[in-house]
This record gives sequence, C-alpha cells and structure tokens, in this order.
Amino acid sequence: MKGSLLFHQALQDCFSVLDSPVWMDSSTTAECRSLEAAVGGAQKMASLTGSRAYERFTGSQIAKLYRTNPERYLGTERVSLISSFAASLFLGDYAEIDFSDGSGMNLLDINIREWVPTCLDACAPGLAKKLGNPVPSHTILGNISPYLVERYGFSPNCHVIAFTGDNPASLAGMRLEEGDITVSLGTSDTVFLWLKKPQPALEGHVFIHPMSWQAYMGLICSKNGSLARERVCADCADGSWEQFSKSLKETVPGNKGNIGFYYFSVEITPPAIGIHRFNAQDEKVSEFSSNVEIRSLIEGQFLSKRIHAEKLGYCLMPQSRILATGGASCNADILQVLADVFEVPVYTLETTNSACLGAAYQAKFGLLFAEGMSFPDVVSTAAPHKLSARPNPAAVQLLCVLETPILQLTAHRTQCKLLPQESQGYPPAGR
Ligand SMILES: Nc1ncnc2c1ncn2[C@@H]1O[C@H](COP(=O)(O)OP(=O)(O)O)[C@@H](O)[C@H]1O
Ligand SMILES: O=C(CO)[C@@H](O)[C@H](O)COP(=O)(O)O
Repeated sequence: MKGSLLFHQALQDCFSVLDSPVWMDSSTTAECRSLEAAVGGAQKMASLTGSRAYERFTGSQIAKLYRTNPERYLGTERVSLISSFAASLFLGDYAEIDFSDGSGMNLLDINIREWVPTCLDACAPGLAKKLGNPVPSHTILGNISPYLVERYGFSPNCHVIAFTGDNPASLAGMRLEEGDITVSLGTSDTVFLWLKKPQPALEGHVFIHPMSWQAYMGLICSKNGSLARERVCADCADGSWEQFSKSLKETVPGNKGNIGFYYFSVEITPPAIGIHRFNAQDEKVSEFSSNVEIRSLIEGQFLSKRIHAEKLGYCLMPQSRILATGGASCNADILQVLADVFEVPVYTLETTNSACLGAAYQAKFGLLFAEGMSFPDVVSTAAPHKLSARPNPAAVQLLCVLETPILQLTAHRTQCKLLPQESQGYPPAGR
C-alpha cells in the first residue's frame, strides 16, 4: 500500500461486497435450517460449534451470499470477520481469525478448535481456503505494516496480536473470574459467563474463552436492550434518563405483580416479538401507567437474562458478582434492579468501554504469554472494580412473584411471535 494514500483511498476497490449485514440481521432463517440439517440437527450444531444456527452468524450469512450472488462469492479471495479485518489493516496482510470471535460463526468446532468441514461445505464451495486457519486469541500475527510505520511513525518492531470480537474483548476488559457474570448494557444487552465445561444448548452461545485455554465463555445476546429502553424512555419519560430513573425510584421492586416483555424487533434469546404485559393476576393487559411500564421493562429484561443464564450453566456462588458495563451501566437505578433480580452485588469499572480496555489487555497478554505470564498476572495492577449496587433482601422477596409470567412467555413464544407490534402502544422505530 502506498504511504501517500489514506486507508479508505487505498482500499476502496478491494471489497467484493460493499454493504455487509450487521449483527441485527435476521434474514437467513432458511440458510440456518439447512446448515442444521447438514450436521444432523440444531442440538448437534450447538454441540459442535457452541450455538444452534443463528441468522446473524457468519456461516448462514456466507451461505446466503453464495445463494443470492454466487459470482461475488466465487470472486472473493478472503472472508474476514470485522475483528480479523481490522487486524489485517495493521498487519498489512490477511490476519487469521481468533478462536474466540471465530466461535460466533457456526463454522468452528469449539471442542477441537478446527473448522467443521460439513459446515463449510454446507455454506459454500472452497470456503476453508477463504477463511484461513483459526488461531488462539493471544497469537502474535507478525510485525506492523510498513505503511503504518511510514505514515504514522509506528515502531517497525511493533507486534500485531490477533484481534477478537467485542464480547470476548469485553470479558477480558471486565477481568471476569469464575463465578462472576458480566452484563453489558450497550446497544445490545449481552450477558457473559465463565464456563468450565461447555454445555451448548438451543438458546444462547458457548464461545472459546479468549484468555484461558481450558475455559469457555457463555454468551446471551438481546437485540432489544438499550434500543428498547430508549423507546420506552422516549414514550414514558420524555426521553430523559433522569425522569426514567425517577420512575424506578417511585415504584416498588416486583412492580406489585405487573411485568412486561418488550421485543420491538425479533429477539435473539428468546426468539419472540411483540410487547407482552401481565398484571398481578397473570392476565395479559394492553397498557400500564408510565411508571409501571418503566419498571416492568427493566425487571422483565433482567429476569429474562437470569433465567437464560441459568439455563446455560450459571449458578450463584457465595462469591458471585455481576460486573456491569456498557452505556446504561452509568445508571445507578438500573443497576439496583440488576442487583435485586440476580441477588448479587453489582460492580462497575471507571470506564463503561470495557471492550476497548479488554482489547488492550489482550494485546499485552499476547506479548507476555511467550514469557509465561498468565492473564491474571497481566491485569494484576488494574484498578479494583467499584461496588455500585447491593441486592436489597426485601426487593429480592418481592421479585419472586414475577417468575411465573416470564416462564409462561418462554413456553408460549410461538404464540408471541404472532402478536402484531403495531397495536401495542408504540409507534414503529424511527417514527
Ligand atoms: N443514563 C443512562 N441510562 C440508561 N441508558 C443510557 C444512559 N446513558 C446512555 N445510555 C444508553 O447507552 C447506550 C450506548 O451504550 P454503548 O455501550 O456506548 O453502545 P455500544 O454497545 O454500541 O458500544 C445508548 O443506546 C443509550 O441508550
Ligand atoms: O451480536 C452480538 C453478539 O453476538 C452483539 O453483541 C454485537 O457484537 C453488537 O453489540 P453492540 O456493541 O452493538 O451492543
């Protein structure tokens, strides 16, 4: 690459697809079912790759590209994840995909850490060559590209370590320990767990751990996280987070038995859509007052996370903590509900941007791994987590009444899928 050109000028003609779908895409259901059929069913797919086939994962997205535009696919030299593509920019060459982000593709066997030939063949021909070889997340890929040395003055001795995804990086940034759970309240809501023994299920994901060779990372991702909170905040609190917090303070834990589930777009886990409100008698109702709506949204979101985390192998231990991160983790009233629902204290870091911090830790770990350093050694001088909310025993008692409706919702999600969104009090997104 010429040092006189900027990245976007030098690279403008190198992409075979100009508009790549993002993680919220759910257009590949047909490809998912056919991938699962190829390996012997959804549970077999989960046992091999950590997840049943998911629409946003790379395997089904590649299969769709090959089906809809085979010339584009066949003319593509390399398929990268966003993470390995970003590493390629620093390396000046194709960077390998790391095991941890590679676990979100439905293509990598999380047990033996190799591509699954049946999955590759079921997506598109010649895929192994286009993907390269997956590597441990701490791998030193090589030295920084001469372009960056020349243009920005990097030292030519600077090493490039494999890049990983936002979720594994966030797990590293939060310095998650066994028994802890990280709840990231970013655009999406995600829950990460430290798993000793992978038990991939039909809901949620198991990823190879980015920092520990023996461990795995459980992941549950919700599309209707901050985006749903923003819509309810706009409608019930004039778009003010202060007003939103005031409503949480003015209502009681358990919401006097009222609860709601707010899936403005098709949710990932559980795969439901629509807005579902239940009153204290477990009857479906069409509206709540603004204050009740706000508490029912937050309690419903966190109860759902707890139930799905438990299904994926999370169990409370005496030392368990929630480590909260992401944009909404600056809201103390939201964190209080989180502590009450999970019955554990909630800790935060000074920064809500744990993915960036974790990427820096990962790079340091990659450099020092060869010298025998462990990840805890690498982060031993980091500032301690800050206690941000303690569970209130009275609140925990009150919240128990809410478990029935959420279990009902999980059981009846097929019915939920059929419910129209328009009639439930909210305008469509963007209006
Ligand atoms: N005080 C607040 N209370 C609740 N949510 C908030 C608050 N401040 C910011 N947010 C939410 O944080 C989200 C952004 O989180 P962030 O972690 O930066 O996003 P991303 O996951 O895209 O990196 C916004 O969508 C916003 O709704
Ligand atoms: O798809 C997932 C996890 O698999 C999401 O976590 C995305 O990685 C995007 O997260 P945000 O930063 O937009 O919240």
